[in-house]
Amino acid sequence: MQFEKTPGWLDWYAGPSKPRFTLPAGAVDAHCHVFGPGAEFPYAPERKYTPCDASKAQLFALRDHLGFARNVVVQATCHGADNRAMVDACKASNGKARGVATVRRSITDQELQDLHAAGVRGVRFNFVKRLVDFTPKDELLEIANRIAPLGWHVVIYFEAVDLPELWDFFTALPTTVVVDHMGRPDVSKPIDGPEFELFVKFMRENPNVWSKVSCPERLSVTGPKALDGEQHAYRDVVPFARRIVEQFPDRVLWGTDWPHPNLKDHMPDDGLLVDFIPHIAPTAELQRKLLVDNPMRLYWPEEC
Ligand SMILES: O=C(O)c1cc(C(=O)O)oc(=O)c1
Repeated sequence: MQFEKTPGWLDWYAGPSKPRFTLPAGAVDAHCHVFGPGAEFPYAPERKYTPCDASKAQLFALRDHLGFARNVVVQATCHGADNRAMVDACKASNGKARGVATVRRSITDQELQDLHAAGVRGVRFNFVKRLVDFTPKDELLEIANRIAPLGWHVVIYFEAVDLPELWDFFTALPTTVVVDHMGRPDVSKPIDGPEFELFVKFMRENPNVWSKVSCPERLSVTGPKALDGEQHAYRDVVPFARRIVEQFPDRVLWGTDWPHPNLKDHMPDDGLLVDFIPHIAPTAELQRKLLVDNPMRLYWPEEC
């Protein structure tokens, strides 16, 4: 099938630089996606955007170029609940990729078992309205209760303004809960203002809640962008991410978010995104927890 990209779509950055920051041995890119290719794995009819293709081979080449050892491939909303592209990437990775799926309540126990065998260790619930249609909370809770016995976790994606309304649902989830991109704080607001304090409280009061301190390129308002060799990109995001890393060092993950769906303004150089890491995790110990120990505990517990 032939697909036409959403008008204005920004393609992922070809020829990223080599990071100056040397990743610790065994580092995991704990949030990235594959898109199609559409001819092999068609995009879902209910999708809100049509991306450029981003194949597993291209993802694995980026992994090796940047110096990561492993990937966590998160189901992208443009594939809906058709997990074939993500599963194919996990299966082709020689054990170097695990996955996070999107499932509906109609999924059978056998299908869940098959996903587990392929390397899936979590499901994603998305509350960002521009990306997905609403799914009733009772359906999500039913799914969470079914995946909990598999040892899986729930990944949640939402925007900071929606946390108050979602709080009771999130705190009722029976598994580890991993927040995508720090719950998308508005970094033009104060770091000690009510909105980000609520997110910190969410993590402080719920020891099962983890956060990805990823996507500065989405959250930044004032930059500078990770382009043209910039070694101190997205400075306005740094205090927010660093606070989460320092306060909850055992419950944070980092990922490139490659191939960066829906960016409107610029496409970052992924090598320079890796150079963002030491700004938010300034010590070797924090870096090891963020990039190795924590993702390994969540996605490859049998090796820990
Ligand atoms: O902010 C986004 O547009 C976005 C979209 C998706 C997806 O479509 O799955 O995933 C992300 O991590 C971020």
